[in-house]
Formats: sequence, C-alpha cells, structure tokens
Amino acid sequence: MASATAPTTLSLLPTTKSSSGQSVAPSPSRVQLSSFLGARPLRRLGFASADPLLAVQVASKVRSVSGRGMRVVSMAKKSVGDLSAAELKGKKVFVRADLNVPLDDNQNITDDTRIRAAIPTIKHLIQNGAKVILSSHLGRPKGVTPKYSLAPLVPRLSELIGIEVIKAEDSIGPEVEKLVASLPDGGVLLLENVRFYKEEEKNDPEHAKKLAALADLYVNDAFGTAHRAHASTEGVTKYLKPSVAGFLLQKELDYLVGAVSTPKRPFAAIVGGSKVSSKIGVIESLLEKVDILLLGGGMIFTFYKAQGLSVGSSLVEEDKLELATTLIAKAKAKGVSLLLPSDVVIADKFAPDANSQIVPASAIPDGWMGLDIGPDSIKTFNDALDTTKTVIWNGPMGVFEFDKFAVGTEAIAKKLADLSGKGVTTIIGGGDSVAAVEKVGVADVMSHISTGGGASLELLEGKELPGVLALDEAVPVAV
Ligand SMILES: Nc1ncnc2c1ncn2[C@@H]1O[C@H](COP(=O)(O)OP(=O)(O)OP(=O)(O)O)[C@@H](O)[C@H]1O
Ligand SMILES: O=C(O)[C@H](O)COP(=O)(O)O
Repeated sequence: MASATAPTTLSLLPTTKSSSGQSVAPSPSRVQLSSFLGARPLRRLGFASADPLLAVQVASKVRSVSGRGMRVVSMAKKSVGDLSAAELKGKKVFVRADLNVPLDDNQNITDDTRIRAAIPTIKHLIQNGAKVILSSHLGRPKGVTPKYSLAPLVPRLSELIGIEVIKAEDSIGPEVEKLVASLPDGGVLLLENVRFYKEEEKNDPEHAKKLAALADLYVNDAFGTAHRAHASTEGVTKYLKPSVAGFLLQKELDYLVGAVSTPKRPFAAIVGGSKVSSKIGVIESLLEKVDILLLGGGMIFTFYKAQGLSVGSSLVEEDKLELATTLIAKAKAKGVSLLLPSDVVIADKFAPDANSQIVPASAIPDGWMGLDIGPDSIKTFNDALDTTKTVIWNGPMGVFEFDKFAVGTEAIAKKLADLSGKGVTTIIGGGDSVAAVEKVGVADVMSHISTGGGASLELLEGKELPGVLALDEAVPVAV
C-alpha cells in the first residue's frame, strides 16, 4: 500500500479532562445507574465500591428509587445458582440454550463457541442430579429440514459434558415423553430443533404448554436468542416454575448491562460495521454512558460527508447525513470525546485484490472507496484507548474479510488484548467483531466475548429482552 500525504486530524471533539489528564465524564446519576436491565451482584465482577449504590445488584426492574441516600430495592433475575441441590435432585429441567452454531457442507461444526458456552449450566445441573432436557434452534428452518437437525452437535456436546448425550427425533410428542421418562438423574436428552414447529416462533401458547409439560422447571441460557419471544424462550415460562437464568445468560447481562452501566472510567466504546443506520440505537445509548467514542467501518463516510468532505464511492447513507450531524452535536453537548479516523485505506474496487492507498480522510479521490482505517487513525485510537479502564467494541473497523483491509480491525483486536492484560475490562459485543477477535487469536484474553449478535445489540441499545424479562425475579435485595 502506498502511503499518501500526511494525515490530518479530523473532527476530534473536545474531551473533558480530569486533573490527572485523563478524559472523564460526569458520573451517571443514581437514578440512571438503577435504570438498566441487569442481573447479578457487581461485586462478583470486581465492581465492589465504597458507594453502596454502585455495589447493588444491577436491577432488572428497580421498583423504588427516590433519591440520594435512600434504600434501593433491586430485583435481579433468579439464577440456576440460586436453586438448592434439593430443588434440582431428580428434577426434569428444560434448558433452552442457543446452540445455533455454524456447520459446513459436511455438517461439521466450524465454531463451537456457543456449545462450549452452554456447558457450565448443563454440568452444574447434572452434578446436582437433575435430568437435563436440552433444547435449541439451529438456523431458520421452514418446517422439518434435515440439514438443520441438531444431530451433528451430539458428539461435541457429549465430549464437552463428559457423558453420552441422548438425542430425540422431535421436540414434543410421545417419543420425547418416553425418552424423558427413562432419563436417569444426571442424564442429558437433546431435543430436535425447536424451530421445526412453526408454533415455536409464533410463541403459540398451546405449543409452549407442550414443551413445558416435559419438565419440572426451566432454565434459560440462550442469550443469543433472548431477544426473541418464542415458545421455548418466553412462552414456556408461563407454565414452568421456577423459570431461572443460566450461568451464560447471567454473565452476558453482567457485562453487557452491569459493566456498561457502572463502568470503571474512563469508559470507551468502539463502534464500527457497515452502516450507521444499523447502529443508531447503540450509538445513541452509548453516548449516554461513555467518555470516549471511536467510530470506524463503513459508517464513517456518512459522518465525513455530513461534514462536507468528499468520500469518493465509499459507502454512504444519504438519508442519514442529518443524523450524523446530530450525533456529533450530541457527543459534543455531552462532553464525549468522539474520534473519527483521520486517515483511511482506500480501494479502487470492492475486492480482496483491489489496488489500495492510504489517504487523509479529507482527500478521498473520486472513484475510490474507503475500506479500512489508516495507520494514523490506529495510532490515535490506540492512544485514546490507553487512557481507558473499560472498553466495549461492536463492529469491525473495515472490510476485515479481505486481508488487505483487515489491518485496522486486527490492530484494535490486538490493542484490546493488550489492555485486557493490563486489567482493563474489555467487552466484545457480538457479531463480526467477535469473528475478528477470534481471527487474531486473542478471544481468550478478553474480559467478555458475547455469544449474541442481535441480542447484544438490543441490550446495548437499552432494550429489554423478552427471554430475560420472562424469568422469575430474585428475592429483592435491599441495600
Ligand atoms: N468501509 C467499509 N465499507 C463497506 N463495508 C464495510 C466497511 N467496513 C466494514 N464493513 C463491513 O461491515 C460488516 C459488518 O458490519 P455489521 O454492522 O454487520 O457488524 P457487526 O455488528 O459486528 O456484525 P453483526 O451484524 O453480525 O452483529 C462487515 O462485513 C464488513 O465487511
Ligand atoms: O445467531 C443468532 O443471532 C441467534 O441464534 C438468533 O438467531 P435468529 O436471528 O435466527 O433468531
């Protein structure tokens, strides 16, 4: 790649500085702190604080908040860890997991992350003598479709759990009932793809009743599907009590809600991906919480154009120019330091073998498109990230599927790995950024890698997830 003229710094909005020189933002108000969805005690995550209000359970529904110094009643979701051994021993437990893993043409699992993530809950249940009725969807089948059968998952599941998992050919009906009846304590029965019934996605109550009839209690560990109100994620909770959260679901909420709503500061968000339109909700929500916002990916060209720059043939959403201007103004008003890349890697076509060069963001020639952030931007972003204590990342910095344009995304992944090693909380918010982190081989060192794409986006947008809302509330904790 040929480097062009020296990059200029573009649109770096002022940062509020503390006396130590670090960027800071006003602490969120107590009511704000209490207004997010959530689950577990922050103490467990190292969020212990001298301020008891920061150490409360992040509430799924805070019912009573009226001001400084008062008692806050927290209503976290009940967890599988809250159930006693006696409540589990010999019980039939319907576990909804998200085992929607990618399979190749030969039905081999190409990424088993979601299976591995489901194991702690399953093991906990079998170690406590429960009978596990495990269910999931795979893909988006229209009716019974053999290529979406869960059968290819059985060997890996058995290997990871350490016992032979039995596989049912259906998710309801007499054959399943027979298998459930013969399931020993500590056994695992995997139901067939719940989406083979159209009633699943319709959240049909009669269908939910049939699923519920298989078991004594319900555990939802399917974070990746918690944004769907389906029979096995939401409907079933009306007929099975208790209905509690699994360990994975809890951990996702701990990080994507807990760590994001009461972060160690300075707190930065990195948002990339293709379009600003798909990230508006996330950006607006994060602007309420972060000190620093770094933007990359295809969406930056809409921001550039809104600022009067020429963007060549880069991806631009013409109908979002005004929105981009508004978001920049919002960041400024809130004292959030918004950083747009100062230089970009441009290509003469959208292809892995395109000719490329590095240019300042203000100098993209006609006929060329920006496909990655440039070296100067990487340095600026890295310097900003060096000041942080919590970072959340959603969306790649460029077209990382093409090696030539993966440099910016990989540099961010490496930077976050480095920061993680220094005690910074690093959260990867699902989707393509997770793929990028895995490609670089640094997934294991991050504080949290979300198993949910759509679900993590919705949480970050501040939305409530039906699969979480439907669960039993924990015993209120007064602090
Ligand atoms: N400059 C760019 N021009 C065009 N496309 C880009 C650019 N930068 C990144 N992309 C594309 O954006 C896509 C990812 O965007 P998306 O918004 O889907 O991210 P994500 O939120 O991480 O993923 P998911 O939607 O799976 O959760 C990638 O396929 C990448 O190639
Ligand atoms: O892969 C996912 O994001 C989840 O498994 C949810 O799948 P869905 O988008 O088909 O509901």
